[in-house]
Amino acid sequence: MRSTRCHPDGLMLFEPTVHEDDRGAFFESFNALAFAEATGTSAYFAQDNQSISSAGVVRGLHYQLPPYAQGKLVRVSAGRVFDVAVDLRDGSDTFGRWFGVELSAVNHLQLWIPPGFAHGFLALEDGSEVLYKTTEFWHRESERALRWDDPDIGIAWPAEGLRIIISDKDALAPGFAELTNSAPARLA
Ligand SMILES: Cc1cn([C@H]2C[C@H](O)[C@@H](COP(=O)(O)OP(=O)(O)O[C@H]3O[C@H](C)C(=O)[C@H](O)[C@H]3O)O2)c(=O)[nH]c1=O
Repeated sequence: MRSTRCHPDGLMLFEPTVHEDDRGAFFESFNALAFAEATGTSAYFAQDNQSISSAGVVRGLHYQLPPYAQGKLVRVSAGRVFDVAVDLRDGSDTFGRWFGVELSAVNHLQLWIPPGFAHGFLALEDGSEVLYKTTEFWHRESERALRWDDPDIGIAWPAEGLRIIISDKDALAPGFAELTNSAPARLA
């Protein structure tokens, strides 16, 4: 399992070693020791989540307020998505900065997103399956959303030629300016 630090600091990309033979392939999709050694954090996860999305679906940007803030380890088992994290950590020098990467069933890449980031993705193919571990349980009351296409964050979504499909909840999500103007100044 190779790991690469990303920016904003704290984000990390994992690439498993894929063992191929005449039957197909095998790889460790999660290893608690490798994860803990690479991230310096415990490998405790409360939930495994899975969503299936058609091409053009945007899920997010979502996060949970403390004490229910979730770290997420995200991978794709079918199709491909553009996965995005936005830094909303209290006191962060990169507050509001985003990072995006294509995760796919072909590249096997996994993105570690520590607590304090908003998370979302754009499905680039029909039937894209996203699997992710979360460090905290889902807590509906502390769930918050941020507009996926907010100009102040300026995520460069590779949406060319895709018809965007979002939930009613995400269609009503506040923008970054609205969010940061409301107390507290730091969101997660
Ligand atoms: C998150 C969650 C949702 N639900 C229920 C609530 C709804 O009845 C249904 C769909 O929920 P939602 O529309 O919030 O699903 P997504 O839009 O995929 O939300 C996720 O999108 C982005 C990408 C994330 O990182 C979050 O984990 C999560 O917010 O599943 C549960 O039962 N458990 C859960 O942990």
